[in-house]
Amino acid sequence: MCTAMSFTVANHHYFGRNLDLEISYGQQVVITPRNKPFNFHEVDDLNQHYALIGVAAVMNDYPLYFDAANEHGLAMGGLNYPDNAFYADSKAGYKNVASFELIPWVLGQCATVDEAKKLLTNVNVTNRQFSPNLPASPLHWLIADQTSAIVVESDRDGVHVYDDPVGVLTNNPSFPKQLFNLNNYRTLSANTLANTFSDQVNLTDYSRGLGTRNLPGGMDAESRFVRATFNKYNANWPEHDEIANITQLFHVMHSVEQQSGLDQVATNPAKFEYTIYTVGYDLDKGSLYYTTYTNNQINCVDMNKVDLASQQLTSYPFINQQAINHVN
Ligand SMILES: C[C@H](CCC(=O)NCCS(=O)(=O)O)[C@H]1CC[C@H]2[C@@H]3CC[C@@H]4C[C@H](O)CC[C@]4(C)[C@H]3C[C@H](O)[C@]12C
Repeated sequence: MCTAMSFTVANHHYFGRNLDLEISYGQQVVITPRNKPFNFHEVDDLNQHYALIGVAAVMNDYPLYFDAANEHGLAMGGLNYPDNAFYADSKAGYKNVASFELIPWVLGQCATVDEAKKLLTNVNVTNRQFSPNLPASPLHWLIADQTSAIVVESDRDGVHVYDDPVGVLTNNPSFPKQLFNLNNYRTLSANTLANTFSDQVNLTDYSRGLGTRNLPGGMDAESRFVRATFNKYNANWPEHDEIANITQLFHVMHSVEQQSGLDQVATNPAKFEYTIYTVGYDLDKGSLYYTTYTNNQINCVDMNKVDLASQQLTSYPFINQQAINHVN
């Protein structure tokens, strides 16, 4: 499972993502500069494109991005969408893009969500495998810029591009159901509420936080969708203090983190899914902040510190070592 969301705080724009999994694909923070060609199987290659920063597994010098942002502040993340994702064979008259090509194809050439929407018309997400031992993963995608967000789902009945008014995505069920499910929580509140139960029953406000009493706490995707959305909209944002904003972003992302041991993997009962990494992209500056499960320290990689006109990928292994500040 995974959670992704976009944040707008005054004039600052961020995109957060948790990767919840039980294994590693050897992912790193990877910067793709503008002149490193993206070769696609069926749509036109991008020999020059916008520069990307994100988390990717690099295979044969090809960055298989899990999530990324480009130099214009468009961000995109692929999240698990098992049983529902359906990728078709190539179809004549469509833009045939393999699922693993979608992130570089969109972020390489779109600066905004509106441009992405246009590019995605008539797209067919194909079932092509990257390599014989890397079958296509069942994913859906959140795409966000500084002002709006969309979700892309490729179902049995075709590709859907939905407006995402809350800028949040988790996993199953499909996005329209997740969004509708928020209605069930419309009485949640961060405030101290009056007794609406009955004026004939004396109920006391014995604890702070009773308005959030029914906020779902589960690891499951529906619970995380509600919790992430509620926390995103109710968190206090310092607005003009960037470090404080990044810190708050990590608090919200970690409120839907999976602690190791709480989410057993059905196909491998000895394994538990957990939040391997959390990333927060600053969409205005092109920097990527991250924590890992074993390292709570916030680390930052800035895309503008490498030569974005070059042709070579730059990769930074995750720093997984916990850094304890010993004060005596
Ligand atoms: C599994 C992850 C989602 C996290 C999640 O939700 N985990 C729940 C597991 S569970 O459902 O609960 O058991 C997703 C998110 C992004 C994916 C990579 C995207 C690039 C590339 C695409 C290729 O085509 C196949 C290999 C490839 C490296 C992908 C591997 C894997 O699929 C990644 C890591």
